[in-house]
Amino acid sequence: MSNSGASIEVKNLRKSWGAVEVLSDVNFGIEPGGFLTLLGPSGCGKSTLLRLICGLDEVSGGQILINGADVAGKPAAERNLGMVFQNYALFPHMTIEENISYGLRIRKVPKAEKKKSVDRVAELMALGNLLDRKPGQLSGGQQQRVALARVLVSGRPLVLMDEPLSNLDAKLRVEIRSEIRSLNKKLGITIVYVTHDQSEALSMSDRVVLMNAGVVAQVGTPKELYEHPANTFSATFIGTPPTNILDSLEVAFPADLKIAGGLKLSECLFGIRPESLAFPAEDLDFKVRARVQSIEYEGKVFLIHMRTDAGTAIVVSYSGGSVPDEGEEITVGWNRDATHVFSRSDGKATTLVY
Ligand SMILES: Nc1ncnc2c1ncn2[C@@H]1O[C@H](COP(=O)(O)OP(=O)(O)OP(=O)(O)O)[C@@H](O)[C@H]1O
Repeated sequence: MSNSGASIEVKNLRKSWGAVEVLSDVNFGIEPGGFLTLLGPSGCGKSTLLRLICGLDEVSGGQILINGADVAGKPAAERNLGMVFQNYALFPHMTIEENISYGLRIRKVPKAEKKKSVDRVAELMALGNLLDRKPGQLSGGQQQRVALARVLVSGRPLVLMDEPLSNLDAKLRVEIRSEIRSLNKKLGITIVYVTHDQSEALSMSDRVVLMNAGVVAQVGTPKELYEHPANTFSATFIGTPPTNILDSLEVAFPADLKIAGGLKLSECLFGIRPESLAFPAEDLDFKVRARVQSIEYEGKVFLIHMRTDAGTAIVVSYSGGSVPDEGEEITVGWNRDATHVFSRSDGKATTLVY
């Protein structure tokens, strides 16, 4: 099994299908052994990007550097990487042990070494007592574990995964994602992982590439994406419930407020996480009037869905004692340090000047 991952760097990558450009000027990179996630809504180009990296489709422009060497023109077989797809295809007539060791057998790895590798990964993935069974005798989650074990044992320094957990139930998804993460760290393999599930991306990744309509919206650590969204797309895609976006024109804000970069206050939007909104709002810097539409009980908090006088929908994550009534109008507020500021014209983040 590999103990050293490959670095990967994607530079100015483009992909068109006929006249339609589905990826435009994509740039990102990850160090050896890192876990990088391609995250974004359906159709944003994640799978296309993964297929370009593994060599299933040809790039229209740009570079894909694996350990510093451009592989963009090379066939898939020469890229030395492994892939796991959503629909894991195990060989039904082979035992689990034979399935896992398939790649090693093809590469004629000596028997003793093969057994050592299979035993190690089987132990790591809790498959040790299933090695003699056939795939048909395993649950879906166990089968997916075998598919992951097969690619992880293959010794490839780079493994690409396209929504590998999407066929599993919620509990298994959470279990297996922590197994993948710990294998990534234990084996040192570099992983590029595709998902549209932000909680999966935030919990597993060293770096996240957030995509929107074929363009990279933001690249950063999960914390950077959450705490410093680069634009309104990032602010509203990351976080559950998403960041509230309010137009500055409908908000009461401190008279001394200034925006960096010459943007006028009348030209900006404010982004506030639901957990940063509060009431009563007397002592808070920013305020907006809103009417309660509905209230959801979430266990630790209430999600209070409201609509401002100007008609904007907002959500307050509320953990206080007495909950307002549906239909009641109240003033909610927040403080300066919880305020994200974006330009109304292009959605890009800017900062408040204190
Ligand atoms: N072979 C193709 N020919 C033409 N257009 C394609 C082809 N493959 C993908 N596309 C288009 O490229 C865009 C990106 O598709 P892609 O499958 O990469 O998105 P995705 O982010 O992986 O979506 P999902 O999460 O739904 O799988 C889509 O608009 C899709 O219709």
